[in-house]
Amino acid sequence: MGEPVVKASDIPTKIPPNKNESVVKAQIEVDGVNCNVTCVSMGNPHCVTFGTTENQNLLVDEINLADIGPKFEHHTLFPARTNTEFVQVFSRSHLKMRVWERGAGATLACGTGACAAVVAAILEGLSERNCSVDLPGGPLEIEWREEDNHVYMTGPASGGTRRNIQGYPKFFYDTFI
Ligand SMILES: N[C@@H](CCC[C@H](N)C(=O)O)C(=O)O
Repeated sequence: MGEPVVKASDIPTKIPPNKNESVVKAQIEVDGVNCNVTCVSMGNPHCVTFGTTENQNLLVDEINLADIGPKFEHHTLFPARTNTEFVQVFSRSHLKMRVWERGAGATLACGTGACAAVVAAILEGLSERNCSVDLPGGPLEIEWREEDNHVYMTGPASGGTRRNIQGYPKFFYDTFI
């Protein structure tokens, strides 16, 4: 997945940097709730939250993604909008995540999101550099390697929904879609 970008202005986010030039466990208000967030770009912007000031440990199954997701995505602190990962910590090597993707909504999996979640967990001191991430679509193994600063993702690939695209000939559809 390459190297994560943590410089706030490059992500981009307008949240004031609180650790060198990056945003790590910063407090922002979303829909009247004070959320702790860490921001990471994996080539696309991600806002990762592990909890609020009142409840430091999210129970991700209890989150109403369709309600809160758009409020993060369109928050004025994210000038290019943002993907948002809601993450529950089971241990220093095991996370569970649900994602609200910019422009797509709740999805079953997001590779860059899982990578951003692990980078954020490491920056917050919550996990080791090798970590399993459970997503609704299945688990991913993520490593943020110290030697080259790259993030590596390992996991299964499987087909999703097949949709017929009107106007494309059958050969094109069978071959490329
Ligand atoms: N919604 C993302 C782009 C999609 C990321 C992709 N699904 C992944 O698996 O990483 C964005 O707006 O950047």
